[in-house]
This record gives sequence, structure tokens and C-alpha cells, in this order.
Amino acid sequence: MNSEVNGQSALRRPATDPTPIFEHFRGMHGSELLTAAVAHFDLFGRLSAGSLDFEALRQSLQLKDRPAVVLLTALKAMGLIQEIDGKLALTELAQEHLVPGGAFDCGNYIGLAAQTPGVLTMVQLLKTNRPLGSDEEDAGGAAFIYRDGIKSAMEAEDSARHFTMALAGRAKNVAPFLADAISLEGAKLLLDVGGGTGIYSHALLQKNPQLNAIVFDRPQVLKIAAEMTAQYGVADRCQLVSGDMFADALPAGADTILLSNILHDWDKPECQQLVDRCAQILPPGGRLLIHDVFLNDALDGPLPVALYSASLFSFTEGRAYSGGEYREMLTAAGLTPQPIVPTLVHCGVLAGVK
Ligand SMILES: C[S@@+](CC[C@H](N)C(=O)[O-])C[C@H]1O[C@@H](n2cnc3c(N)ncnc32)[C@H](O)[C@@H]1O
Repeated sequence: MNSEVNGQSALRRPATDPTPIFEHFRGMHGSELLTAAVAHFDLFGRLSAGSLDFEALRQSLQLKDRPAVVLLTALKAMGLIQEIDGKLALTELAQEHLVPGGAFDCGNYIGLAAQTPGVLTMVQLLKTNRPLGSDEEDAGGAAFIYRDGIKSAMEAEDSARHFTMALAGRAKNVAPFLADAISLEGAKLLLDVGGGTGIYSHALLQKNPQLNAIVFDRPQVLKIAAEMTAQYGVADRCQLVSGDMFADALPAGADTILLSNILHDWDKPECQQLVDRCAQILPPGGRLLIHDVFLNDALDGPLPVALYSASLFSFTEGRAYSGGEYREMLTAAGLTPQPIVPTLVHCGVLAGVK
């Protein structure tokens, strides 16, 4: 049963599904990655000489692991390369149309976009493996991520507000679906790590009248969470705690922990560190909820998630991970993975039980 909603409802669903809008927005990365592969990395020329395993292809492209996974996952999802017996090979489509010099090669046509700003930026990001804004002297810093050693946009009031409010555009659509996807009957305290606006917590609080929540995030971000918590009428059950999720002790006492759109911001060692830290403070029977997008276990699609992965790669130190990769992290932390339950905009929730 839903609690009586005093403020704005975080449980009201949109009448139409916004997923196509997100797909069109993220679609630009398809063009950028395809053009980069054709015109900057000669990827199809390299593979025309024979199939290669991931490691050999990665080295020949002179890419680090994360950019190589992002690029090759997208090309697999586009149906241009395929994995056969552990080796990456061209599909018939790529063989006929993207190998330089072939009778029906259209690589030069794709190359028309080779010098466009979006493609040049993507090539630079792939080569450096650094997120946008993290290295430039005058830039505000990397979006969404903070840890010791990173110049972060989440530390300044204006940029923290800008990026946090941008995410509210997704959260207000998806939160009602998360609240329905996961039963928190019997749960007492939810810890929303990197909760941002807190909208996912607000929906779960409105849906579960017995529940209290702690939204944990950076101090500048929590200024927005404070406004939202009042707006949704849940301030009496929602505490805001600031800190660094990597370096500070996480607030104790939660039986449920939410990592919503958090792990995809980080490389695998940091993901494991966060999952371990959450698992350590859960009581037996407690649950860690990973709310995120999920690639196929074979890292070959779905295409919209593979293109979103390129967006995550551009802005953060992460990428999209597969259900299998997340299950490995949960299991390594001593948690038992449950089936993934879909929410909205290609997201779903994967619970790990202690
Ligand atoms: C991509 S946003 C996700 C926000 C929200 N959970 C959602 O699903 O929309 C990542 C959040 O993690 C927070 N964050 C990043 N690094 C952090 C750190 N070291 N400690 C605490 N919060 C951090 C950011 O400020 C941001 O609000």
C-alpha cells in the first residue's frame, strides 16, 4: 500500500514511455564510434587480414581495456564484428562494405564525418581513456564522479546543480517503476549511496510508509536533495549525509542499500570496492540493490545500452556492465545475486542478498 503522499508524488508514472527519446539522444555515439573505427583506427582493415582475440585486437588498436570494450561492444551490437571461437571476426556485412578497397566498400563515405568535432572528441577520449572535463585546466571537472585525485564538477555549487538536475529528468520518469519493481515490505532503513536528488529514495519512501532513508552524496549535491526532499514531503523520514563513498565510513544501520546509476560511473576495481563496502555494512538477509543498465553477458548488445555505454565512457571512468559482470562483483562480496527486474529506459534492478 502507498503511504499518503503529502508533497509532490514520486510515484506518478508518465503516460508515455520516454525510452525512444533517450535512444535518439544517445544515438550520436553510434555515428561517432563507427566513424572512429573506420576512419581513425582502420579496424575493419585490420580484421580483414584475419580474426584476432580481444587482447591482440586491443593491442593492435593501442587502446586500454575500457575503451576497447566500449568500441568493440558497440560494433558487435551493430552487427559489424562477431565473436567466433573466442576470436573477433568481421561479419558478412562489414566484410563486403567496410574493408578498404572492396567492390562495395563505403568506408570513404563514412569518412566524410572523420573530422567532425564529435568524432574527434570520441577518438581523443578512446585514445586517452580519460573522461571529458577531467584534464583541462579551465574545465569545471569530470561530471558525476568524485574521488581523491579527480577534479570533479560535483564539488562546485553551480556545476553540481547543473549535473544533478539533469539526472532528475531521468529519475522522475524511472523512480515510480523502481518503487514497483522491488518490494521493500519489512525493510526499515534504506541507504541511497550517491543518491543525487534522492528521487529514487523519495519514491521508495512514498511507496513504503514504514521505511526511513539516508541519502549519501557530496555536500553540494545534497543542497539539491534537501530541496527535493521537502518538495516530495518526505523530509521527516529522509536524512541527508555528506561524505566520500570511497574514503568515509558509510552510515550504519541500513538493511537495504541502493546503488542507482553509480557503478557504471567507475572502472571495475572501484566498482568492486563499492560493492564490498556496501556488503560489509549489511546485516544477514540485507539487500544491495544495483539499479542500472545491463549489457548482454556476451558483451554484444543491446545496441541502445552499448551506445549509452559510450556516453558513460565519455563522462566518467566507467561504462555499462553486463549482468554477468555485476553478478561476479556481488558474489565476490559474499552476496547472492537475484534475477534482474526491469524498470524503465533500459534500466533494471539486480539485488544481491547477504
Ligand atoms: C550518476 S549520479 C547518480 C545519481 C542518482 N543515484 C541517480 O540514479 O540518478 C552519481 C552520483 O554519485 C555521487 N558521487 C560521485 N562520487 C561520489 C563519492 N566519492 N562519494 C559520494 N557520492 C559520490 C555524485 O555526486 C552523483 O550524485
